Amino acid sequence: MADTTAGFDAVLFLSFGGPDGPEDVMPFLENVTRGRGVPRERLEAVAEHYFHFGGISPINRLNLDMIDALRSELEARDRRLPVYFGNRNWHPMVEDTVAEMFRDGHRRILVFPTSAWAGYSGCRQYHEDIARALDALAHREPATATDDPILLRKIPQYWDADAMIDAGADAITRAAGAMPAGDVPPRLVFTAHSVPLSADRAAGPASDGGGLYSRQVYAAATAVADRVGHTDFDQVWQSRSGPPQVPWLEPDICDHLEALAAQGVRQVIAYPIGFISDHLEVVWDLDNEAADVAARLGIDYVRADTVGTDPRFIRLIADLIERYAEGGGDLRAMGCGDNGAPCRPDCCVPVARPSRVSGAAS
Ligand SMILES: CC1=C(CCC(=O)O)c2cc3nc(cc4[nH]c(cc5[nH]c(cc1n2)c(C)c5CCC(=O)O)c(CCC(=O)O)c4C)C(CCC(=O)O)=C3C
Ligand SMILES: [Fe+2]
Repeated sequence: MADTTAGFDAVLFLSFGGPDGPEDVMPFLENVTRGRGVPRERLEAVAEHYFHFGGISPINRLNLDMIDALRSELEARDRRLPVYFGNRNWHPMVEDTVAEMFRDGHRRILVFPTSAWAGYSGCRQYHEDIARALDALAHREPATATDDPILLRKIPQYWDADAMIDAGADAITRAAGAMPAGDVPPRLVFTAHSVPLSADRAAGPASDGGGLYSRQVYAAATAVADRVGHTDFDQVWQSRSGPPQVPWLEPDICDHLEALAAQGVRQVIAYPIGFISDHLEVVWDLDNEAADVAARLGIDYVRADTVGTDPRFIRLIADLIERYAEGGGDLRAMGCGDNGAPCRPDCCVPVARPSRVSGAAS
């Protein structure tokens, strides 16, 4: 059994990954969608989004910037924990990073995931990444089994942290400042990545019918809206994929803009609450697609900043690391787990039809 009181000696910043050039785009997309039944046409369409930006996803640069800021923050706090970077779908791959950490002598590793949420894509899949990296390590370094055992502990979901709510509220206030003056306050629209309904239903307490991801997103949106004094807001979803006959969380942001225009709404602030940085889903799906739809409908549209740009977010990451680094923190907290073990039963472990959900989000 892992010693839960021992201090941690390194941090793994674990993210999604993205292509660094045009030749990376298709292999990256194949990694993302391996075994998931995403239609070829969807892959080709998404590849075009990446090609629009020279085949380079902004996500790697943004993560490296966040890691730089985090290193400075830890340094300022006199926490001498090295921060390593690894991804699920592109280089540096998590398997390589964990092997490097092992070779550097690290055996107690805290994992910070760049998703704040529950659910298969937002939480459980990060546990799978950790398990896969450990599996690869056991093959590359057979001594791991007998040696000083390695421990990777994933920090739990942080969507409800004050820093997330405050940073979101301020981003919306800045967006409102950039909006031309109107007769009525702009409509507030929160957006997050859609997931298949079956995947959403399969995470969270069975007594609540699952839906932990969508309920967290809605609760976070409510808290942010409250902070900016809006009693009214809309929760929408974006970037759906998968075959059209499979139901996903709705409404889609672009369909919703049409509905708002039909109701006479003239101004919209879109806040991407589901993402921590301005990666491709934000700069393409929101800043191009949704912005074009809004322009066609004659709606003034401002997309609010993600939390990645806010120093409070970096301090939050450092706070979480400090809390868990000395063996503190609540190990029963949602999404927390060691060495890729599944979350506790009412977190992201499938609660219904496990055979359909495990390993496939669509
Ligand atoms: C909930 C959620 C988050 C938020 C939590 C988190 O942040 O982890 C998220 C983040 C991201 N999704 C990203 C990119 C993609 N997601 C895809 C596909 C999918 N996402 C899904 C869900 C989520 N995704 C799902 C259910 C699929 C269907 C296939 C599958 O189950 O895997 C595909 C395949 C093509 C397509 O189907 O669109 C791509 C390229 C990038 C990187 C962007 C960049 O390069 O800057 C990021 C941060
Ligand atoms: Fe979880």
